[in-house]
Amino acid sequence: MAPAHLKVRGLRAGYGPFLVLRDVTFEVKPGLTVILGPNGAGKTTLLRALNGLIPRGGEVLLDGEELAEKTHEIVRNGVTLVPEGRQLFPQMTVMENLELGGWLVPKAERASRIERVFADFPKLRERITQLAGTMSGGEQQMVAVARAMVCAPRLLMLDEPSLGLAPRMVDELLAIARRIADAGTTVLMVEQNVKKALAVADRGYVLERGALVASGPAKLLARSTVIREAYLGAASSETTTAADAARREKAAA
Ligand SMILES: Nc1ncnc2c1ncn2[C@@H]1O[C@H](COP(=O)(O)OP(=O)(O)OP(=O)(O)O)[C@@H](O)[C@H]1O
Repeated sequence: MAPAHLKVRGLRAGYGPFLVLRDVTFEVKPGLTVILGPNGAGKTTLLRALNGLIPRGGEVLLDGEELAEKTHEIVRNGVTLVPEGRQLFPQMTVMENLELGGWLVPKAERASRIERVFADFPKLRERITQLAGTMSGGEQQMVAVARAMVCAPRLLMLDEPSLGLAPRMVDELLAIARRIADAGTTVLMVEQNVKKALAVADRGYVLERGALVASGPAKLLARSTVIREAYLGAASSETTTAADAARREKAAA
């Protein structure tokens, strides 16, 4: 089956009368798309709305068909979310957590799905009897992603997979996201780790105060003024322009 393509038009979502997202239009093409933005911009709200955890308005089309509104139907449509903070069952083993990920999958098929997931996460196979709560943050995040993959999603949504992890684990988790996208599952990821996220993503969007303010291919976005100034600690636009002009002059001389 071809990788999923999500089109979102005029998305509205919030909490009771408090509207966080007002009119958000974007698309998630096959590959890896990242959503960046400051704290409180509405990134988690966006994923929660797409996953049916909060009501949404506007149009959400998955390969041209309106996405279901209830979470379990959305999972059946092929969309799975790995929430922020992983939300594993700490008193259960790795295997039990993976089995719970496949609660919608017929039992006979579940075992073969889990077997397939172990092929992608060989480190977890050695840990099947370990209690999830005793694992490191990075290992737990890996279990959370593996659990989502048991649902065999066509679109996988990751909410800040690198949150609180050591730099080496951040690299590993982002590499896993990349591998999943390359293997044919469309990935939509929210990340605070701007530089590393743009290095592995195909495309990106920047969300600020509930609205998209920039978008484009990840490589171009990484070089854009909006990203460099707000997120990568570059100098202000005036100095950047002046420095660029000086460099150009020097090169031309
Ligand atoms: N359950 C809730 N009830 C009411 N308001 C909420 C709730 N969850 C989030 N909000 C508010 O919605 C806005 C967007 O929050 P959201 O968590 O989507 O931002 P975010 O971009 O994911 O930020 P962060 O990076 O800090 O997770 C914030 O103003 C937040 O206070």
